[in-house]
Amino acid sequence: MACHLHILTKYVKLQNIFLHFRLRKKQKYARAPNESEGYGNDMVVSENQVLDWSYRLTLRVFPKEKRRLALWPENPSDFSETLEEFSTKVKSMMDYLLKCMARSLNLEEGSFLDQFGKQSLLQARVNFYPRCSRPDLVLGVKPHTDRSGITTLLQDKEVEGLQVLIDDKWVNVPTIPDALVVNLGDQMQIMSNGIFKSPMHRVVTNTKKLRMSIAIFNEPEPENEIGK
Ligand SMILES: O=C(O)CCC(=O)C(=O)O
Ligand SMILES: [Fe+2]
Repeated sequence: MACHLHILTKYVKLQNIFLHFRLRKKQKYARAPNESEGYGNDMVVSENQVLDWSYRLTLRVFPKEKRRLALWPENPSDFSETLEEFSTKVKSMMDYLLKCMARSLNLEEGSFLDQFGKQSLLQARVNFYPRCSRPDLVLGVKPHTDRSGITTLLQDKEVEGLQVLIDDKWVNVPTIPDALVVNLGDQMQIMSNGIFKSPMHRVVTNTKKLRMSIAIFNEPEPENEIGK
């Protein structure tokens, strides 16, 4: 594997970003109503929308020129450097996996990777799920599939919550310390002609402990035609 997993412990501190946040800071980095980047919760798109029980900090990391640095927290002071380093390592692991997946189908190694392109989008999302008094009524994230090509998740070390739909049943994804969960998104399903699936997943809430996770989404350059 291109990335030694034990180094991940270092990045768990990225999650502590929320502990450094004060209200004033949250406003400074707040997501504008019609934009996806910044700190906040769901974008409201309809009247009767049920909101997720979560706060997120969403930042585009690559292409580097597209970064909106005004939304990158200054505290902890090594936040930007750590996110950049983590994202770079995750991206190289993703590239390796994409090559392996192509080879597993007897395709040219670059068949998927080339469709992502050199300027593929890499977005980081730090998720924070507060405790919730009614987990029977409220979800941390509603059922969805990722629109990315490929996603990695650094889960909370202790608190479970992620579930994946297998044969119409929600199955818990266990927390494995120092491991990344790799998920495939819709664009990979399209590129592989449905051989690789983009699984339905959700996050449940709990009454006892807040949960944090860091998702890294990688998707092809927006102009690229995929699945040709
Ligand atoms: O927090 C998690 O474990 C999953 C989050 C997720 O599915 C997402 O951000 O798309
Ligand atoms: Fe997801």
